[in-house]
Amino acid sequence: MAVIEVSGLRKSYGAVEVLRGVSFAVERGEVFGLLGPNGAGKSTAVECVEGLRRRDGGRVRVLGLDPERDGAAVRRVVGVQLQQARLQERIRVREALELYASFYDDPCDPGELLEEWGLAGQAGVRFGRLSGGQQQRLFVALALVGRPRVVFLDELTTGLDPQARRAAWDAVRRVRDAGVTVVLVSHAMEEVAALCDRAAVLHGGRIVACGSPQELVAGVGATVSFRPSGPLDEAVLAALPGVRRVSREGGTVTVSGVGAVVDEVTGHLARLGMVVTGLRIEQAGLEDAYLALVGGAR
Ligand SMILES: Nc1ncnc2c1ncn2[C@@H]1O[C@H](COP(=O)(O)OP(=O)(O)OP(=O)(O)O)[C@@H](O)[C@H]1O
Repeated sequence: MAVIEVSGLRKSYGAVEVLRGVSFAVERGEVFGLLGPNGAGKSTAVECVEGLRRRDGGRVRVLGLDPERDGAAVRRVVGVQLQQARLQERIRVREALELYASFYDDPCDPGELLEEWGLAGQAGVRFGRLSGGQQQRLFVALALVGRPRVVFLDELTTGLDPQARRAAWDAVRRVRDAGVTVVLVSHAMEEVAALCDRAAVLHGGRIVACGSPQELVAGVGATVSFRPSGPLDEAVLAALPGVRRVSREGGTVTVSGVGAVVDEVTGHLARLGMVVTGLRIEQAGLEDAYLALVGGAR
């Protein structure tokens, strides 16, 4: 069941149309990534879904509710970690969590959240004295305190050290395993590859690709090169599914293509009983896929 349904979402700021018909759906219990260049409109789209911003057109539903019409009901089931947020400088970490917990009928235990997000040692520290990474983790904990069914995390691990980043990923997986749907706005491809079940790329006001990290990468391709031990018909290689190009330089054959091209080529060689040396496989990564989609250099 789709927990979030967005179709034909439009939003302009003055004369600038930022969202020009954005459509995607997020299924229950998945971690869904939203990617795109700076200024692509990711925060704008997410804020329209959260009910924090009014859309100009299109349809948005969160658990069947319209965030504009049913704002209060949506806020009860949604948790939001904003990219740039502030709290009162003097409020202590535990007080902030307890305050937010008091807004809900059945909140999480603040102590457990402090442990989960590595803040137990800062429980008595004032917000203004926290490091950037500690503030970041506190905002995630605050987004989760009301036991949301959908949580939006905007640049979850920006500014976190590698250890805290891994801990945050594990914590997000536990949130997902508890049945919560997670929307993750991110520029960190490693994070998207590690955490997201599916991701959408927003560019030019529209979703230009949507799929699992593997599916996004499959569209970009891979290169297999090797030295065959005997004669090899290049035309047969060129006709394999997904193969785009076959070239030979000296004794080395290079095959590039998309989809399952690596499996196709190695399977073909195995069927021929062909022994090869110097086998090299270069698989495109999610960052290559992303850059190909948004027009960056590879
Ligand atoms: N309140 C606003 N008034 C006018 N323009 C705005 C407003 N909010 C955002 N914009 C503009 O809309 C565009 C999309 O901004 P948005 O913050 O949604 O992008 P983003 O994809 O989240 O970017 P980033 O990756 O840098 O966080 C930008 O050009 C931004 O300057």
